[in-house]
Amino acid sequence: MHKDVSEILFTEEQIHDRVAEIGAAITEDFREKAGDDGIILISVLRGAAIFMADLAREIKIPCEMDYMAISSYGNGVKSSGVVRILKDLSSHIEGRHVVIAEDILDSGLTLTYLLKNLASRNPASLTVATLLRKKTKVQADVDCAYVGFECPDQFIVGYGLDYAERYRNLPYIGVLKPEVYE
Ligand SMILES: O=P(O)(O)OC[C@H]1O[C@H](OP(=O)(O)OP(=O)(O)O)[C@H](O)[C@@H]1O
Ligand SMILES: Nc1nc2[nH]cnc2c(=O)[nH]1
Ligand SMILES: [Mg+2]
Repeated sequence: MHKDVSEILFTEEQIHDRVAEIGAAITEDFREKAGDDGIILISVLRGAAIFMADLAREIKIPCEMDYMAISSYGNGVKSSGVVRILKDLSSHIEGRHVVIAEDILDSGLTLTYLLKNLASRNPASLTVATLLRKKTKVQADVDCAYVGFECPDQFIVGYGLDYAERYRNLPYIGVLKPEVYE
């Protein structure tokens, strides 16, 4: 285990198995609805890149991939409260079935912003798959069709999740020791 991590919440194997289940559920739920066009999987960079890469390989219907970069945390452990688009989609999503792959729902600010932004482009449907959902005191009400794991209200890292751009490459998800950021 990395010296800056106090506890592993989800192991590489647990993550793999859960991502496979979510991929199978998306496959079944969209097989008929999306038909030959399939779905567009949208990853919220940078945190969700690893989740999306693994999830896409568990989806067995036609699946395009596109990326949007959004940031609100900067280099800290608290949301700045201001969500910024750093990179927009390359594809048009009007009339398409869109599945957003997000790594974590914390305050909900990022997904609330993203859902509003993407809904204005008139997709056929807009669905959220989040690997992690944190139970916080203040959380925007975001409807997530697929949730990998519920997690505690601690700052977590690994499997795409960073602190100051580090730890994204850890294969597991764990709690960052508070002394690292205090
Ligand atoms: O529900 P919220 O409180 O809005 O937090 C969730 C968001 O925060 C993180 O992104 P971050 O802004 O750190 O950018 P990153 O993905 O580049 O790390 C994470 O990847 C989610 O997108
Ligand atoms: N790395 C990381 N990013 C986040 N963004 C929102 N919550 C978190 C968290 O707990 N860890
Ligand atoms: Mg971050």
